[in-house]
Amino acid sequence: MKLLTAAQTREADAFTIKEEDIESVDLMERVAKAFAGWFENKFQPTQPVYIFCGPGNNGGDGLAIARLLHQRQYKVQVYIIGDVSKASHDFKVNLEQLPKEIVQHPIQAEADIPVLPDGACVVDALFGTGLNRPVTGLYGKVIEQLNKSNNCITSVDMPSGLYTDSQTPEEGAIVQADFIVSFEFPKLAFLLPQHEQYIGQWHVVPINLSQKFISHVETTLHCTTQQDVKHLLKPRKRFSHKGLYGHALLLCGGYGKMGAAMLAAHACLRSGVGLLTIQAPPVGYSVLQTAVPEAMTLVDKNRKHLSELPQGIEKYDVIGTGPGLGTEKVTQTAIGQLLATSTQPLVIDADAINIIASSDRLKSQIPKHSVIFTPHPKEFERLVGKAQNDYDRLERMKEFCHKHACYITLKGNNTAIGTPDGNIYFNTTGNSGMATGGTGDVLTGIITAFVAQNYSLEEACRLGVYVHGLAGDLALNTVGEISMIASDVIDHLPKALLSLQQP
Ligand SMILES: NC(=O)C1=CN([C@@H]2O[C@H](COP(=O)(O)OP(=O)(O)OC[C@H]3O[C@@H](n4cnc5c(N)ncnc54)[C@H](O)[C@@H]3O)[C@@H](O)[C@H]2O)[C@@H](O)CC1
Ligand SMILES: Nc1ncnc2c1ncn2[C@@H]1O[C@H](COP(=O)(O)OP(=O)(O)O)[C@@H](O)[C@H]1O
Ligand SMILES: [K+]
Repeated sequence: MKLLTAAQTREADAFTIKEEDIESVDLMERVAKAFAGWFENKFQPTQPVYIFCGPGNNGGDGLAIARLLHQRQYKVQVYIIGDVSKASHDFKVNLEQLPKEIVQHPIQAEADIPVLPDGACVVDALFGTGLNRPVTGLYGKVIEQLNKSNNCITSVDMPSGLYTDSQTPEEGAIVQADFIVSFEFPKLAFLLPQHEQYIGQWHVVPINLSQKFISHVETTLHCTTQQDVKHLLKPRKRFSHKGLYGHALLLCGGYGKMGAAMLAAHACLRSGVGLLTIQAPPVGYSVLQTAVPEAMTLVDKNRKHLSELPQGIEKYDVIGTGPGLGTEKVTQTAIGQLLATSTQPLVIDADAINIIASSDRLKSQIPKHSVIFTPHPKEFERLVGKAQNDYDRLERMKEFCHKHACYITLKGNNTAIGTPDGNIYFNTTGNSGMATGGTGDVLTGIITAFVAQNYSLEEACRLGVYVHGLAGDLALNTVGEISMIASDVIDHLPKALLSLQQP
């Protein structure tokens, strides 16, 4: 699914209005209906509803929502902030249509800001995508009061005060929304970790914007949904054999960290690889042979750490490395050789990232169009550099992916995948139960398996990250967030893949 900027959203609205030959206020009515439909499913008419409206079309939405909720038996009060005479055209039309039974309160001074009764639902319709400066003054005071109250806040389209697709200046007040109901598309701002306190649960409701516009509009930002990945998954052929699903090599594990190799190996096998070989130091030999009987094991000459590449390395279709490696000198040398000589795609995680990050020479040797890095935020910072904020971090990711013609999956909630051609795909699966040691090793194994099966590097990243998160989400039902461990994610990979294969 595409993610549109605020400007593109305006274009989509305008295009739809023209294409359907309707008035902008008709589209506002659709927005309000879509919101009211969501609201009715969430809140009882017994709960009083306080709607706070700003002077633009977001406020106009608020007024239309007030009318629709009133018709559906909710007890609605409307608070209008700002100069109504300067309000948008569609705001004024909806103000005229507001039933007399709905109490209207102008807020012209701080003293007019109401104290909200317990249990009241707040609808925040102060500002949406038209915000063009930080919110201060009386609007800022209203937002501060709403945030201080313990009432549940549902924002229309955006938490008011938050910029849609750029850094919000520090002085601006921002609504801390429990719920956000956004129209047709999510917004970039919802997906960034730095906005956690403003973004509760977000929901996207359709308003039938022009499909023609949506399919033609150009964007580098995307959100990966189930629909997007479902069609990527390739069925296995009836007369197929293991040779068709790739031979992966994992260079993982070291003294005290053989578990990382096991997790990556199990995940790789459960994700459909044809053949798997693991090279590990002798300390890991028996444990791997016992714990992962499906995999072949090669032994490094160094007793504790990776120090060499195996003979005949060309025969592997993909190499996954990093989990459990450590950063010993001998391992640094081996990773250097890998970058300099490999002819197949590489999936590079954990300590292998740390090794490359610490050497400009190694960075300059990253082979083009054949590497996927899977850093967590700290590893990302080592590799790409420190960023000022999440927007800056995405820009740096784009630059790095472009410069080295590589892929990066920046892990976290809504893992962001950067590609050499400047696209960013945000993931929509996964949960905080996965914030536990070893889940990243599982991801390395999954992505390695998809590359082995001849998915493009971009597909392997998107599919791998999605399936990994989906397995974590399915594990929630059996083990919950607190007890979840990396092995639970592996245990739920079969169900995750099966669910994607369902029509
Ligand atoms: N045709 C329509 O009427 C539609 C309306 N929609 C709604 O309209 C919203 C966008 O509407 P607008 O473009 O009118 O923008 P907003 O309602 O978000 O705000 C714009 C107004 O606020 C003022 N403003 C901006 N920043 C301010 C600040 N910091 N302090 C004080 N005033 C400030 C602007 O001068 C302008 O008057 C969307 O978020 C959505 O809620 C859309 O959902 C779809 C179609
Ligand atoms: N709060 C969260 N929401 C969604 N996914 C998460 C969350 N926390 C962690 N994850 C996922 O779990 C994995 C953790 O990887 P990583 O930090 O490398 O772990 P490790 O190094 O212990 O294997 C990543 O894929 C990340 O996206
Ligand atoms: K809003």
